[in-house]
Amino acid sequence: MKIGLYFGTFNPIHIGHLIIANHMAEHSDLDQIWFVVTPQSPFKVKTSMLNNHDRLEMVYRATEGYDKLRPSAIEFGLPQPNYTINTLTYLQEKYPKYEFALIMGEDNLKSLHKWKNYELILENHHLYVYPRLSEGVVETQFDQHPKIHHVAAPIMEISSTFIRKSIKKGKNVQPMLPASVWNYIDEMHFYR
Ligand SMILES: Nc1ncnc2c1ncn2[C@@H]1O[C@H](COP(=O)(O)OP(=O)(O)OP(=O)(O)O)[C@@H](O)[C@H]1O
Ligand SMILES: O=C(O)c1ccc[n+]([C@@H]2O[C@H](COP(=O)([O-])O)[C@@H](O)[C@H]2O)c1
Repeated sequence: MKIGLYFGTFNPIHIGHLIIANHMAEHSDLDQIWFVVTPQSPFKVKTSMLNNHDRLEMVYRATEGYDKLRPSAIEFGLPQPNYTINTLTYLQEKYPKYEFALIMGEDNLKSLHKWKNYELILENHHLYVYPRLSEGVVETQFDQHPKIHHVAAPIMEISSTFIRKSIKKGKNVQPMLPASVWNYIDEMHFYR
């Protein structure tokens, strides 16, 4: 079984994430997509970060009803900040029969050379990259790389930051979120 790992803080998960994951599940050879909720991304400062449980709950609600999409709390028990290589090593030991691939936007590919042990990641795992508008360039070492696959998923320019800021200003953000996620945010008074 081929699992595509979609790492993120998901603070909150939004329809951009879901559309990408569903596209990968339906239009690539990946059998399942796991949304790995990251407690602490190595490059990200914690600003208005909800706790792990609440971010996972939103991913759980967003993926309910999608057979191929699953929430994953695997990084909750691993050391922080969460380096992807450590999580991959842990997962591969826990599920030796599964093949784990990474899903990432082109924005993340542009900084992949700064990730811990990125060469080792590429040695052992395939990367499925979807287009995303962003500054910077992809390093030439990643051009035509046999492990890097570009998938023509739709470009969805929505960000969790924009959603959080909009909620704070009292704007309506409902079209950008699955209804069950919006209901949770509203009930819990998050991001206000
Ligand atoms: N609209 C989008 N379309 C495609 N990929 C996205 C979109 N938003 C985020 N991503 C990607 O999804 C992964 C997880 O997203 P994450 O929650 O960490 O980021 P984000 O939505 O950009 O959040 P924030 O605005 O809080 O930085 C990251 O690799 C990010 O690049
Ligand atoms: O392993 C690393 O060195 C590394 C460095 C930066 C980011 N990552 C992973 O990439 C994911 C997306 O990163 P970010 O900062 O765009 O949210 C994040 O959740 C981490 O799992 C991993």
